[in-house]
Amino acid sequence: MITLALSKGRIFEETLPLLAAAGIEVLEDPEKSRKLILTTNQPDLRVVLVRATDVPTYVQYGGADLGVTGKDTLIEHGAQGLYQPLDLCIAQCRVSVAVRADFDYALAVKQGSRLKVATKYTEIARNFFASKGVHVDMIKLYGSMELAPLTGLADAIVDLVSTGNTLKANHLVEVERIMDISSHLVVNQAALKLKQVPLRRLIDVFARATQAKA
Ligand SMILES: Nc1ncnc2c1ncn2[C@@H]1O[C@H](COP(=O)(O)OP(=O)(O)OP(=O)(O)O)[C@@H](O)[C@H]1O
Ligand SMILES: O=P(O)(O)OC[C@H]1O[C@H](OP(=O)(O)OP(=O)(O)O)[C@H](O)[C@@H]1O
Repeated sequence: MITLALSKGRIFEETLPLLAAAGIEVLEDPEKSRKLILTTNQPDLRVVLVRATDVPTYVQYGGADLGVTGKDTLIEHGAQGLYQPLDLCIAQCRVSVAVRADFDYALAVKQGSRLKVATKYTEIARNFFASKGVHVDMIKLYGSMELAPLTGLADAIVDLVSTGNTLKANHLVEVERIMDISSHLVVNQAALKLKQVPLRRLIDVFARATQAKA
């Protein structure tokens, strides 16, 4: 049995067509059922539904043989024990710095001010500001980052941006793009040795579907 870890929402939705291109179908709809283990039309493949931030942990410790996870999550988690064979080019967005429209970010950086930065992505943010030589006080949040500059909790946020609609709706402006993000296939290295044939076959399925989309 091969276990594929996916998270509900955009990763699940955007992974389905890649599997469908090889005739693989998930037989249950996570939006209609509370089940966390989903069967597929392949007797030797099942899907487990986990929190997006837990996908690397499941794969690292063998709770799943492989999974689909954002590069952002992968960087924050660290890649120990994970083989990353493919960029699936799905769930594309970027990690950016955003501030209130009335906050002069360029001046604060130029003056060497200490910045209060709220983010879920502390690893990415720490590395980015260190590379710029900007001193920061990091405030770890788990969601609704946009609220932090609006309430005075932080000067800036580091968050994912796609259309920019969330920033706009909250009167924030993007002042730096840190990196582009997409979702990657991650595979447990031990599983790859023990279940080489079926796992390589599945990696090929993803590779072909990704190439076909490009
Ligand atoms: N607006 C977006 N557009 C495109 N891709 C996105 C967007 N937001 C997030 N992503 C990508 O999709 C991945 C999963 O995001 P999702 O919103 O499903 O989970 P999450 O809420 O970030 O995670 P968790 O529930 O574990 O806190 C992110 O890690 C990122 O790579
Ligand atoms: O630039 P946009 O297209 O507006 O997308 C950016 C938003 O998308 C993500 O949130 P998501 O929609 O995943 O909500 P969640 O973090 O609450 O899951 C991210 O945290 C931003 O808030």
